[in-house]
Amino acid sequence: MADQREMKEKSPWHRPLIIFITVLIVLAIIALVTTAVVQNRTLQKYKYGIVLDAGSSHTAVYIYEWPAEKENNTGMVQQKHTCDVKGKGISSYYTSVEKAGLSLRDCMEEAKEKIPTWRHRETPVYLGATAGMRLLRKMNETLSDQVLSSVEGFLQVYPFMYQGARIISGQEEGAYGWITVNYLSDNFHRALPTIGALDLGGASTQITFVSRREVESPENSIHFRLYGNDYDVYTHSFLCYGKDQALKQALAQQLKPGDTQLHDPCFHRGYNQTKTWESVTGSPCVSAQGSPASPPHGNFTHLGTGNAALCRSAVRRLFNSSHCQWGRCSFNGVFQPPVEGTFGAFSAFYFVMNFLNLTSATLEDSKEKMVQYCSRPWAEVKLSYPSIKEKYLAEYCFSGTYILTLLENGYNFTSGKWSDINFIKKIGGSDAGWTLGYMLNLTNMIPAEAPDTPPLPHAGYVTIMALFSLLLTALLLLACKLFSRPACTQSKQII
Ligand SMILES: Nc1ccn([C@@H]2O[C@H](COP(=O)(O)OP(=O)(O)OP(=O)(O)O)[C@@H](O)[C@H]2O)c(=O)n1
Ligand SMILES: [Ca+2]
Repeated sequence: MADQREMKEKSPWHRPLIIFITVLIVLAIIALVTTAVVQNRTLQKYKYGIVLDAGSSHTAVYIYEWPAEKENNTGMVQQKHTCDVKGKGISSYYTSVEKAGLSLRDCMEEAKEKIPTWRHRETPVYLGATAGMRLLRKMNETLSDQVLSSVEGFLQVYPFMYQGARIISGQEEGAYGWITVNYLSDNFHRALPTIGALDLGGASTQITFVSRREVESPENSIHFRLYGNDYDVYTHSFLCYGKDQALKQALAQQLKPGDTQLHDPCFHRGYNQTKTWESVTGSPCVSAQGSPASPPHGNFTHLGTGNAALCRSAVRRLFNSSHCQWGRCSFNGVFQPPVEGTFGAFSAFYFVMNFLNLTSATLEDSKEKMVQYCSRPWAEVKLSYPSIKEKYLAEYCFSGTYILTLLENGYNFTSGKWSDINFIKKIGGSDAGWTLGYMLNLTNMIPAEAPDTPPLPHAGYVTIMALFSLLLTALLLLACKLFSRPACTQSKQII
């Protein structure tokens, strides 16, 4: 009995202090492990999504990534990679439709390499076609269906989760572009004022912004509820007012039946190219506007005269302001409230204004610079920019004039509002365009109501981890000191 009592007294487990320290150590370990597990449950595990932007002039493949299980946290989706498909847009393959699908091969192979193999099966792939396919559908719906079947058949062979190939509407194109720029700017989540979106493609152009005024025409009005906030958005897409189709319209307007030469103020002096009538009048944007009666075939010589003022008058004629059934219109009888807030202007708005060095210029300076630029002889321009594709280079006088006219006379951006337009390509590493908004919408990644916040802000997480680590170290040191006392050692030896 006496021996047992002695052993009890000498056993460290019967000292309250030691029991207390042990309990604390166990609790600290549990706290550390739990915090780390909760916070880092899925850290560094990414999910992926692929969107193909089948535009009128070309197709681009976008790969997006986001941390798995953080899908509803704002700002999480980022562009991981883009690939430009070689050649023209899918609508140009209407004469040999099987090539439309095959044209996507290189970029889809690249997507297979960029996305970890184990994620392939759950990676959604969407293809959205825009104005080029809208025009082809207008001309011949069977052909546009065949082109879509061709790309569909091709994409289905890949190990990804195919989600469909379709022609998106102009309204969707505008709305998703607006969602993209505001998502990337974090405006939804922080309930900040939104920015408008201006997209200029080859065949259509979109304007989308939040207006405090009533949107009188239902087809231009969209309502969104995002992260617990309501947005009434105005949007319009002008088919045939992308810069390539606008150029065709401008050429058709200047060409008279039977002409074999066209003296064009929107091209540089010395520019001389033989073009087919068909290349102009074959477009539904031109035939619809009443093309010259004769001859639909044969050639004409396109000669530049390089005169910005005359070019501007020719371009202005593309915008019809003679009728408006609403309170106010942009052009061609389309309702538009006055532009409001700041805007992001991307795709060809950016390519052209960036080339012309006009991204931060005033409207007046921009007009003045266009006068100088258009008057430069073609031979000199070619020498100055040897690395730029000649097709692009030849068109910048027209394109710059077209952009200034569209923004000023079409949408009514006055001199005072000009600085509200930001010509942008990317926001935080991701391209501005409709594709991200399209994917966010189809994967339900922007919830109507604000999602729960993470268990801890990052700073809180780091502080708690550091404090518990310090406590644990101190306790271990203390325990070590207590256990290694001679009394402890002796009692252990007795046991
Ligand atoms: N570095 C570049 C790239 C493109 N472009 C031109 O910019 C225009 C629009 O390009 P993009 O936005 O890619 O149009 P798409 O998406 O193909 O057309 P849409 O949206 O109308 O279907 C085209 O005329 C293209 O030739 C340009 O001038 N400079
Ligand atoms: Ca486009």
